[in-house]
Amino acid sequence: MMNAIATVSLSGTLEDKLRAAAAAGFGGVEIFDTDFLASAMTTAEVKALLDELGLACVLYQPFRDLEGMPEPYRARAFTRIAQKFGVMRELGCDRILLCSNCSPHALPDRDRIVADLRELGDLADAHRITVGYEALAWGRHVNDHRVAWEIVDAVDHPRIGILLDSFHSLSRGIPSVSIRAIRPEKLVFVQLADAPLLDMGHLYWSRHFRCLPGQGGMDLTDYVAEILRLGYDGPLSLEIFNDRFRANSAAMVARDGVRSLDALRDGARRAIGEAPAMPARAQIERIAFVEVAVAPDDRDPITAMLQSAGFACAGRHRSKAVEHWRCGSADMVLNYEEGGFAAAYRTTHGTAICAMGLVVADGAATMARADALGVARHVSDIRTMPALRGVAGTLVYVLDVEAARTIWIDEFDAVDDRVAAAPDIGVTAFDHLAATVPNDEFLSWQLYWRALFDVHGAGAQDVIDPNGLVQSQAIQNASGSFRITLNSTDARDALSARFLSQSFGAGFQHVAMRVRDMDVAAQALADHGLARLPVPQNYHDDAVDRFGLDPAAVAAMRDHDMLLDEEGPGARFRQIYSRAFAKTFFFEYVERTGGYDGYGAPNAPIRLAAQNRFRVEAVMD
Ligand SMILES: O=C(O)c1ccc(O)c(O)c1
Ligand SMILES: [Mg+2]
Repeated sequence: MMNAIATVSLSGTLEDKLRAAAAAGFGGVEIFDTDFLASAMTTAEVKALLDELGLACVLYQPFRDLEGMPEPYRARAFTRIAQKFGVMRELGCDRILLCSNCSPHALPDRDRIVADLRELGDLADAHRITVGYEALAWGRHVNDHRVAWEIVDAVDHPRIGILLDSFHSLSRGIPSVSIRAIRPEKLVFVQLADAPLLDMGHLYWSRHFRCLPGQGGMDLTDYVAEILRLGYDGPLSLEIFNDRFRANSAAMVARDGVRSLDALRDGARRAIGEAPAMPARAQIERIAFVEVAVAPDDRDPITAMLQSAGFACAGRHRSKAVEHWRCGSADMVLNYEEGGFAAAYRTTHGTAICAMGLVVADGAATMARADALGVARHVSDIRTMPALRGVAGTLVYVLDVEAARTIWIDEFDAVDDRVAAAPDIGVTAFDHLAATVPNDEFLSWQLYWRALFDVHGAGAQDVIDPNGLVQSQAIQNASGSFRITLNSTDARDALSARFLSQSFGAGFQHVAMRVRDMDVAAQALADHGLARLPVPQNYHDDAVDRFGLDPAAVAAMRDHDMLLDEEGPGARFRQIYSRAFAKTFFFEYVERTGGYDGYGAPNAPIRLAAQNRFRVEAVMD
């Protein structure tokens, strides 16, 4: 079952697109009509390039507005498609996509549509070409694959079949089980695209917001499972109209495309009980630790910051300039080594979070799935802790439960620094880490997490920074024991964009820890002398009525620069932010009660505006 991609999904010239598809390992391409028309290559040159690259042209597409047309449009459409058949013969392509008619001239005459397609079948047969009829979600009279199937069934011509495109089906909420009605030999091609679940017109949604399976919100697994159940074994082909992809590196989109299809096929095969080709998506138990690469000059300030944040040194590495710091159940590693990965990371980015450790149910299976999906390994010198390359060159260490239990004992000499840690803040876990990524990698990192791990996208938000809009996407597991957010912006002056330019690339800049009781934590943090991010008076004045708070509760929030959000009765989120360390990372303390599942999005503009007020100092630093 071949992986294919439509040239419209990739940026550049037709030649760039074909080269990127081949380099990523696709076996076939759909040549998009406009890409071919706009190309200066002759048909023979395109064919020669396809052959050189070992690519098959598995579909020529689209052909528009043929069926149910009055004259003179009807005759023109038939003559024009015959010309396309000639081009296709030269390209070695024997399948064409016909979209359901969108023309204002199209007639709602079912018999006429059937008769036209039958006549088209005879014409196609003379060229040994098969036509796949696709119901566009915005087709004038045919906009549902169930209707397209009834028509194709009625046409009953060996050269006329149906083409399924997941976007058109799922954007209209058509149940995937309806695919079972299609006679298997009549399904001639399958196009796949995901999309975020937006409430907008189908045409605009399709042309700008499609994305790779695993980057949006549609149930592609169920869709492809129904297609496999039918016995379809033709190409699975990506057809992604996406504004970002048009501007992005074709190589990155093509590479992600293969990863996306391989992960999707794996999920669909599992859903129908077929033998999987790779281990299942890895179960993450929790974030084991966050590692910071520290420049020698930053040792004293970062030590002071960690102490004020409730951390205490718990161990020193037996052979390396590495320290283990702990705050309740949150572990951090400070890496001062002069060689190796952390040092290299620090040279580029300055003192920064360079890695995270994840506790997974099965470390070996996680690494095998990463290999199968083309996720690069990093050669780690810690035997019990293999590593994968992650967001912006940070590392993701993969720990078994056993490795997570023994690592601090096996590798570190304990330091008894409990006095420095008192009073206890009551940190029970890392709640989430937030990364900033370049705009063109925003979808790529979502796919990375969702293809490799058993996590899902939740809580997409547009967050208001004083200097521009920031898109934020949470990725979390079902239990909520693993959460990250990915943030990106086009706005050059937004905080996350300044972070990208100051630290030379993406990374994690925000570490949130969950506390047992925020009242206790707030007092303990005040006792430790945490430098908090100040919250303005206006916010608390409004919170009184917004949340129906009593004066004492608001006074406590004011005293501790605390923020509050509520999802429903009792489902509350309380937050305190620290100031940033050297403009590179900061801490957040959160308390979740009553099943609150979000990230305090309504408070993000308050936080960003507060951080922005320290910007003048940043320039003077
Ligand atoms: O947006 C379109 O016009 C268009 C063209 C061809 C397709 O296969 C499709 O799904 C959409
Ligand atoms: Mg399509």
